[in-house]
Amino acid sequence: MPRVLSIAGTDPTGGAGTAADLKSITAAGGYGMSVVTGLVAQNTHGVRDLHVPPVKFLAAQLHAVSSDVTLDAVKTGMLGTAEIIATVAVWLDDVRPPILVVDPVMIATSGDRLLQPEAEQAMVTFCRRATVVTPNIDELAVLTGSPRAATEDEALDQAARWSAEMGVAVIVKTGHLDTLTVTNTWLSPDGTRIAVPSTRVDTTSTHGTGCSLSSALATRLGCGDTPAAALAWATDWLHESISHGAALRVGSGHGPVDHGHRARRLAAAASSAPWITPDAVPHLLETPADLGTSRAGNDGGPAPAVASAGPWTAALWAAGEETTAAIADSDFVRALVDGSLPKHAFGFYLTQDALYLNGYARALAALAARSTDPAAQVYWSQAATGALTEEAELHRGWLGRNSEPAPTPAPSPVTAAYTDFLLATALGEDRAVGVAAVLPCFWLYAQVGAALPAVPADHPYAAWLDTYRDPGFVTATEQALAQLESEMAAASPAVRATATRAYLTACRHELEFFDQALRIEPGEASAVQGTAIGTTRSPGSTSPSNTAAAQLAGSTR
Ligand SMILES: Nc1ncnc2c1ncn2[C@@H]1O[C@H](COP(=O)(O)OP(=O)(O)O)[C@@H](O)[C@H]1O
Ligand SMILES: Cc1ncc(COP(=O)(O)OP(=O)(O)O)c(N)n1
Repeated sequence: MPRVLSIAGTDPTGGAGTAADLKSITAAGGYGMSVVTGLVAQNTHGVRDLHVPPVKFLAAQLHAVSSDVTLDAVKTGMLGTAEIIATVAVWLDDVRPPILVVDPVMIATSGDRLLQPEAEQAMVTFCRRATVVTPNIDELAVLTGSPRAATEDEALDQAARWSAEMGVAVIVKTGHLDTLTVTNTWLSPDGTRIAVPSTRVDTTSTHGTGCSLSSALATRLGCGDTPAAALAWATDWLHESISHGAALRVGSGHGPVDHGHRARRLAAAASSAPWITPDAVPHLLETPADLGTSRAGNDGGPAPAVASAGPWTAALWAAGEETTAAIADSDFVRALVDGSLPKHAFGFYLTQDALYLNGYARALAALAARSTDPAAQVYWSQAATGALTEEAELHRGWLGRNSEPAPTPAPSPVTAAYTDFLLATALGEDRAVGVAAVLPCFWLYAQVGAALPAVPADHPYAAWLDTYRDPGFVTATEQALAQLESEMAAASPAVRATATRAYLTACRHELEFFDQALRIEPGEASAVQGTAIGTTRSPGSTSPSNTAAAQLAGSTR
């Protein structure tokens, strides 16, 4: 765990300055410390007052830390005056931390000055010590002595010239430009560029984004990440934090980002609480109404895009509506739709999808073997073949894109738990229970597909999203629903209850399956995947999307 020091000003509302830095360092996996340069009376509307303690006291704070603690990374934020810059510079030249990220804070989004104009030149010289400097568009103009860049290309040109002249890496951030994509580009003095694009979040919760990005970056670099990995991590994490900032309801101006969102999401995913409580389903189900009365019922939940096949499947839909809604509202689906899903997460999802399809095909084949009705035998056999065809297409695409043979990917715990559950249920339980277990893959996937908006052709996952809309998949889902409806009608009350539990369990596995892609680090993902290619997890359709593969291959991430 890197020991990371922030040297910055305060924000009593916790959105910017040292408070944001400490939250960001913690979120990025570091031990955070802070030395205060100035006390700022500010809130989400702007700065009201600024108190700068004597620099002697600043030096005392700096030496108190460095005489006791080894520093793996330092980030500087608001320095305020030339005297403060000089004091920090002398200390840095003595301590020489291995990583120094300089956020050359000059003017807050509110328009308030956080660096005296006469200190701007001192800030330029100070930047020479940095591993990397993270100016916003306005700060870049001041540092480079240029007019404010109107486009990303102009900003990149300014930064490239300055970086080469100063011998210092710089990140060009396009948050302040009027662009749909916000890109953070790391430029090294030798001209190397690493661009990390993300979609722009339509929000006013952007207070302290620069502080947060630079602190997270310092921490990841302090962890030993490469510049590319550190910048990708910080950008993705910040995107999630910005997306959920408004829900914090902090202040009525430019609110803070939710630094802790990712940590809470991962903690929730790690909970070992049972998915289905003992009282969720009665032990005996005589009629569909028995299920409806024990659950909230379908009052206000999402309607099924593919209609239920009768009262039993309607009751099951109602019982599972909470999970169905959670999938539609999941960060994964949102990110897939708005295009912000990181490429490593998408690639990991596809790899796990292929592994899943193989297990799913075996469960479908088991149902075919256990069916006695010829129509059911044909249906389950064809569904199994469809799933295997999809898997084969996925591997063909993969091998076609790589000269080296792809490594055999390993199933994630989530994928293994889902496929093991499906196989055990399809082979070991009553047939109706097996049919209930395989249904959510059809039904919930069709649900996601029906809710997808039209996306522009240059959307990174446009072709992939098209695969969700396959009409053949809707037909396959209707048939699976008809199978389950008749199985439930013919089953005993006890088997119906077990089938209901299996259906609800599979719904939850679906949610986990989607969500798992946002729980993987880029390095972990690349260990189990090659070049990401497109396919679909729809067992009845046969349209793997190599266009999606081409689009992905062309994207910068
Ligand atoms: N509306 C937004 N949507 C997505 N990301 C954003 C948005 N605003 C800011 N960011 C992220 O925060 C980073 C810093 O924000 P920016 O506004 O450019 O700098 P500063 O906060 O220093 O003025 C950006 O590089 C980007 O990663
Ligand atoms: C104490 C303090 N430091 C820095 C800022 C400016 O924060 P920044 O991350 O650059 O983002 P905006 O809040 O300007 O969007 C600050 N306000 N206070």
